Amino acid sequence: MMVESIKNVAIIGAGTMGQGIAQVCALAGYPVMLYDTQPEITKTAIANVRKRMEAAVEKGKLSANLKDEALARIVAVGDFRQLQVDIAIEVVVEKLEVKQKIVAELEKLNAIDCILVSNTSSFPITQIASVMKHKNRFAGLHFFNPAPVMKLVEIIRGAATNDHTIKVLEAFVESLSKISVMATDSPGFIVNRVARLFYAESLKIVEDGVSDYQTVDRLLKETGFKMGPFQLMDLIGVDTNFAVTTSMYNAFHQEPKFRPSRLQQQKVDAGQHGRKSGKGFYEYPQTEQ
Ligand SMILES: NC(=O)c1ccc[n+]([C@@H]2O[C@H](COP(=O)([O-])OP(=O)(O)OC[C@H]3O[C@@H](n4cnc5c(N)ncnc54)[C@H](O)[C@@H]3O)[C@@H](O)[C@H]2O)c1
Repeated sequence: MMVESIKNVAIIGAGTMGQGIAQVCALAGYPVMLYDTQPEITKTAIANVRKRMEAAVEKGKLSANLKDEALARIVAVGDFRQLQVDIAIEVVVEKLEVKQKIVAELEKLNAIDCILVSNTSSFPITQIASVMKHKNRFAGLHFFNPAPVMKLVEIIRGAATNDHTIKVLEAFVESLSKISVMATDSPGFIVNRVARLFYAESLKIVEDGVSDYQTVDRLLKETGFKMGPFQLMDLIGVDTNFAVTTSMYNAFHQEPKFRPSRLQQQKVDAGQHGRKSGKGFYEYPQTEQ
């Protein structure tokens, strides 16, 4: 059931996660405004959502009617000033100053009761909110990739977040047919803190010449993981994964276990960002992106 106080949703950033979250919200019945600084990305995002929903219809997992209704709820917005809503979800690149700028602008644009959240993977929620006037209506709402598939959502309470905001977010997550877990405001929260070591040690194994990445992926899949670490980095976005590791390394005062990998840095510099760029550790024909 939809949350009564939420009549509409704005999603800022239409990349890997923004488009998935837009799909989830639209399917739950919420009108969604989707915004990105690059309008062609918003267009591609909506086309991707359409493709995914059509595939679900073909598999008998979604009715054609529900697909059409959900797609009609997602509107591409080219003007930031139009983003006046009940809940705004920031899903842009993992850069603190970019997130803070957006949050501050959203606050100016919206009514006092608009809830603002960030899908950040690593930055402290309290730090993002430090630029806000009314910090109590800000929290972390951390979806996992792919958002339409993954059930878990971490809700992160900043030092200033109030009970009302948390309550609304819990109900909102439930209305999206997801399961929320409360996390305290610590770098990487719960899942990313654990997952960092999965990526770091796998990258180190390859850097040390112990094995190649294909073998590491194959072995870990054989032992029960759904995806190998390199396949997962390609799905997440090698650039995003690297930014999250760097942010956590700094947040934990250069804790060696979180040290970013040179191999991953090289991939980022080469523009090999994974599925979204057509090549990461593996290659992806256009249709699979
Ligand atoms: N990729 C994942 O698996 C994953 C999972 C959970 C959380 N996250 C988090 O979600 C956020 C987005 O990650 P992503 O993987 O979707 O990144 P992405 O690179 O796929 O997309 C980011 C989008 O933000 C847009 N953007 C940049 N600056 C902007 C601005 N000022 N205003 C509006 N749009 C802007 C870019 O054009 C791009 O389309 C990050 O904070 C990341 O840590 C990512």
